[in-house]
Amino acid sequence: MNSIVIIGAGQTGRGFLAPIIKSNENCSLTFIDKNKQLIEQLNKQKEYKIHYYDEDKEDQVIHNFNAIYIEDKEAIETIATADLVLTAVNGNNIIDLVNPFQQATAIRKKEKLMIICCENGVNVKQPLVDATINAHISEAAVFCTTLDPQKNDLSLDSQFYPDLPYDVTSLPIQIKLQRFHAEQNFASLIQRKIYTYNCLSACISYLGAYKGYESYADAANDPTIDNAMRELLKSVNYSISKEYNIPLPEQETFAKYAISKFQNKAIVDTITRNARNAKRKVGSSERIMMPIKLCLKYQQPIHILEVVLATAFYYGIHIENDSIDILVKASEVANLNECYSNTKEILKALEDKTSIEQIL
Ligand SMILES: NC(=O)c1ccc[n+]([C@@H]2O[C@H](COP(=O)([O-])OP(=O)(O)OC[C@H]3O[C@@H](n4cnc5c(N)ncnc54)[C@H](O)[C@@H]3O)[C@@H](O)[C@H]2O)c1
Ligand SMILES: O=P(O)(O)OC[C@@H](O)[C@@H](O)[C@H](O)[C@H](O)CO
Repeated sequence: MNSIVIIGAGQTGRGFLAPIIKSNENCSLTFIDKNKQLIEQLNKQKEYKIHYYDEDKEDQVIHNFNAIYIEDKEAIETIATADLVLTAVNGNNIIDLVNPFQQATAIRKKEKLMIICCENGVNVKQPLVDATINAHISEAAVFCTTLDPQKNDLSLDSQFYPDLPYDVTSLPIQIKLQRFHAEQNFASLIQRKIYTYNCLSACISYLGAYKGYESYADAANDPTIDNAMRELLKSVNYSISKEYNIPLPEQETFAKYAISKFQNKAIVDTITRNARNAKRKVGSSERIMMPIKLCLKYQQPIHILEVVLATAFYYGIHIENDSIDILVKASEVANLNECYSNTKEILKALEDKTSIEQIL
């Protein structure tokens, strides 16, 4: 396995996936992206630096790669001859890869292509599966936070996260690459990840945005938000442990890692990055609605999750200019009578500028 393509040369593609590929000898690495300027800069600079938050991990320079603009013919040819393609484009953009993958697989002469979608979300590969792309299509879970410090030199700041757990059951063979971790029960892992890590991230970012924070770690350390997260976790941890048959202490430890990472002030993350695309995040199989449904199933309180949902609606309306109808439709919360009326009440209180402390 030596010809690896990463589609999406953003924070995760460049800062988390590329070093994993580079930890393997004899692998060639090609970035493909729709951002032409980014591709030009990668080709011009020929290298970039990753700074790790972890003090004992030295900065790493990534070099010796190709970079191709997705609209270039060469992009299709490169995908067609790749041994493995990883995506890190954001789950809602996977649909845009249907066309390039169709073109590439149509001219491919080797055995079926293997694709691993490295995106946040449950069933993110579905648009490719629905389009019957002639490839083995799998998914991976990204636990690593990687951020662009906006220095305009392609450098990134990142956690050091050792491995990439991927769904081995969707592939014909195990990936024989360092730091690729074959997961037999990927569905359970990614669901727990999205409903724990990303649920907490939604709590921090939407409550934080309403309270006027810009710094994600500052919001995560706000006493009211800290309490809200811990209260939310009592219901969510219990429900997840029941649903996925995981011992409660194991799930609690999993969630504690998330809180301690999000409260780490050395990781300079923003509310904007975490809150972006509220319409996707309030989706019915996403980080707020699924925990609500699980808590209802296991008869756990959902008040904090309703507040998170209402603040996410508020963010969608006021920051991203979405209409409430579109947000409610995406969430399908109208199917949950009591939760829907509670959320509407909370949203009204938010519109009246009531404080989060009063609402909670
Ligand atoms: N950054 C993180 O800390 C982090 C952590 C966990 C998971 N993730 C997940 O990783 C994925 C990527 O996130 P990111 O933070 O790197 O985003 P990003 O915005 O930094 O990078 C995405 C890149 O994909 C490119 N892209 C988008 N659509 C494309 C298309 N159709 N064809 C080619 N290129 C396309 C964009 O131009 C951009 O360069 C997301 O699914 C995100 O949820 C990110
Ligand atoms: O990447 P998104 O937009 O799906 O979600 C934003 C954050 O929740 C997410 O990037 C987390 O920080 C990451 O998944 C680490 O848990």
